[in-house]
Amino acid sequence: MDQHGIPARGSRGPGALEPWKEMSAEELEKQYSPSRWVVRVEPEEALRTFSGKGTEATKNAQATRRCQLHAPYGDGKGDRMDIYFPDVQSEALPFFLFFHGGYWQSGSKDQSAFMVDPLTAQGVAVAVVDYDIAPKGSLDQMVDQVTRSIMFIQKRYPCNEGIYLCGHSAGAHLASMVLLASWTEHGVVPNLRGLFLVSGIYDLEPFVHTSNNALLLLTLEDALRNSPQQRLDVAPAPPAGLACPILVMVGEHESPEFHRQSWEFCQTLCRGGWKASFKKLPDVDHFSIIENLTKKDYVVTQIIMKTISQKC
Ligand SMILES: N[C@@H](CC(=O)c1ccccc1NC=O)C(=O)O
Repeated sequence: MDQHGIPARGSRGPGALEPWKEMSAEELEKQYSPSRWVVRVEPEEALRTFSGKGTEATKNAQATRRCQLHAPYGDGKGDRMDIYFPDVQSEALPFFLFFHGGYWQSGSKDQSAFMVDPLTAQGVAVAVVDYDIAPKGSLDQMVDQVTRSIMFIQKRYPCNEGIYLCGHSAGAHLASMVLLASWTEHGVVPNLRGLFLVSGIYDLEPFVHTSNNALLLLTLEDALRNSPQQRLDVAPAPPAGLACPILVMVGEHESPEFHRQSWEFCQTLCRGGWKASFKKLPDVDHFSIIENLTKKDYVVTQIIMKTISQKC
């Protein structure tokens, strides 16, 4: 380990498996191509449907909900979020922040407001956050943007009834990096009450060896610095009051590597003293798991609402 608490190359938690190191380049590529594990349609169609449904949900949310679009959470051009409000006029609301996926190089808030309708209908304010994807932004910059977006909500709504983070895929990675933030250094401690990590990737080392890294150009050092799976094993225990529930979820129809990433991350969180649990969602893949958040009766929507209403 070096002086910044960053583990040396190759160090992992106890019992960690690294099956990806035995894979051919072709197999590794497949494991880290979520669309190739969708069983209901062809990969291209899965991607097309996902962005279509996200765009439609966003248009619907903007047409039906009271909202503040492109709210600047910082001075950068890309520091923007859309905030959608429930009918009740109050600042003492629970806030649900969503970080989209797209391997840190695609996606935007404009196609990611999936959960706005069911959550705002039940009294939750939803912020869909943009960050500067590659090649404009580096991963370190994206982590900083996500951290600042949370500080912005806390400062603007100090009476909030809890801040809940949800990220999908690369967005789950960004949300999980927040667990390593030193909030006291930032001068504001957010009222974090829950994290919902959906189909995420938490150890970036295998990703570096796939074609997805062509735009991001992560070095091994960048990957280790930005791998909560490796850093949380050597990080101090969560500060009292910050040990909010963390739900790590993955779809049944995702690759073994995505299952392993979620399962091992959940174990690492538990070892580190966080209140984490793991859930494999039946009948869904990397994309339908998020598409289903448009529905009030989907099990994940219900888990989110239950967590928020319990305020635990
Ligand atoms: N090229 C990828 C696309 C992808 O990984 C993705 C697409 C949309 C939202 C999230 C994604 N993955 C992780 O952030 C694939 O093969 O599925």
